[in-house]
Amino acid sequence: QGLKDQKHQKAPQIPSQFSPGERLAMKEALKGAIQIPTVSFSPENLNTAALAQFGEYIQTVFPTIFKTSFIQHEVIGEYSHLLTVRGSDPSLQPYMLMAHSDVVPAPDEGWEVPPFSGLERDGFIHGRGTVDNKNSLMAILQALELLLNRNYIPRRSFFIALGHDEEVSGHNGAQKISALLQARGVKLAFIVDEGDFIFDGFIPYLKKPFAILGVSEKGSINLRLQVNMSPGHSSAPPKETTIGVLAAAVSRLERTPMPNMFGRGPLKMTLQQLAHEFPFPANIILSNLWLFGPLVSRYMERNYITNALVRTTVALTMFNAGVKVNVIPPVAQAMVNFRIDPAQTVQEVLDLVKNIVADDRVQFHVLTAFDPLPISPSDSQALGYQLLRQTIQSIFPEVSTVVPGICIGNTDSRHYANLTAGIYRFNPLYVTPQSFHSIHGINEKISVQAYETQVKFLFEFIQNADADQEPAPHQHEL
Ligand SMILES: CC/C=C\C/C=C\C/C=C\C/C=C\C/C=C\C/C=C\CCC(=O)O
Ligand SMILES: N[C@@H](Cc1ccccc1)C(=O)O
Ligand SMILES: [Zn+2]
Ligand SMILES: [Zn+2]
Repeated sequence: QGLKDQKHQKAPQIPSQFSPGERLAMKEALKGAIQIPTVSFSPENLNTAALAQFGEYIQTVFPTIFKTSFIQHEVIGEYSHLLTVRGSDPSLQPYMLMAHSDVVPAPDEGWEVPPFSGLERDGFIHGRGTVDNKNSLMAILQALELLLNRNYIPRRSFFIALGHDEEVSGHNGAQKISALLQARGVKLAFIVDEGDFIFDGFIPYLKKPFAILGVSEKGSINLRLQVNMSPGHSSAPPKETTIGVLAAAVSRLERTPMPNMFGRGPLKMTLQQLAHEFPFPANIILSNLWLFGPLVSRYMERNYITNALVRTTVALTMFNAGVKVNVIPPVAQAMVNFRIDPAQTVQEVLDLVKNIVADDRVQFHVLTAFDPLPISPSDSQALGYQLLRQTIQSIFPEVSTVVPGICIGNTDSRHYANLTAGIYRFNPLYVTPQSFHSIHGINEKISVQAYETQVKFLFEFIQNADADQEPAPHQHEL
């Protein structure tokens, strides 16, 4: 359904049905992956022993992949993995599937079950990485392993790139893999990475779930603010201290939101394409943003997830000062994390920040920064987008709408922007407001059924990607 009737195009040939033994093995494989604490604390501090163990683990649980003659396995940056799956038709441009093996830290406090236990309870597998992002990593490999066991040979070549330092920038993993592929002259038809989801229960008026395919991701700045003053005795304090000056500066930043950029870019596409799903009068309002834009934009500002979709966000994340209770502190430092709206640039945001702080005693130091990512195509000719849409409609028939949108988090895929214009950030997984907060939070978990569905999704997606070219535009059934 949806594919042009061309000679080489075909629906998935191998049905995505798994035996009870395969289903048991796939959930056990995920649990084992969760139990390896591949934590990234900082770019200098990764659990390298766990990362090494993880590399061995995937080779043990997916033996067919690693002994297949048309698959090449390379270890990059010590702990990242690149698989090159050679298809039978070299005339088709290859694509790439991505995931990462590292996770953010998870102290035991607040969890229902220990975060690295991988315990199954009430149909859920619990633990850090079950949603971000060992689910994707294991599901990609699991789907390929099952396909190979059914003697599948792809027509279209593809890469699987598994980064090990995504949570701390991806400089040793994704960035090195990207450089290697560029040196080999590789160009990709498209990339699929983590990012957006199938959203359920995020919009009060919208009862039906909808899928967002992330066609862009926000930029980022990590900015250090610093104030220096001469130290002295606390019994005769100056009128202002480093702490007071810096606190006032960061407070101004927190209280002064960056401009609302509503009406531009991928968010406009999201709302326009989602409009018909809403009941009256929201459908009319969203179909006429030229008139109702200001209303919708103010509405979105009220909730802090949708607020992140309309503007550059400012998060005060670290604050340090003081050496002793009776010493006037010589230096105060704060770290601020900005996530830049696709309609702004690093430079524009820095200029705004300097105007808001408006105090020469505050020094700025940009630690890391990058602009928002270009917008990937989502038209009827966009192969990656259409293959994702087609596979979503097959695996999740109850999801009536698939729309392009922004990814508010950053992903490793940004390191590959030199290899393709088509980067799609999507996890074939439902999220609710509650499960959304478990990402980098507590009680991260995935249902066994949702994980099996993710494997099924990839099992079909890989086969769908063997199609020649662009699937036909989607006709919505009314
Ligand atoms: C009009 C649309 C209204 C509502 C949309 C619903 C929800 C909000 C949209 C986007 C938020 C979704 C996902 C981004 C959050 C994090 C995951 C992204 C990247 C993960 C990177 C990582 O930390 O490893
Ligand atoms: N992916 C993580 C970590 C990260 C942040 C910023 C840049 C690169 C990676 C995030 O979005 O928070
Ligand atoms: Zn993360
Ligand atoms: Zn992630």
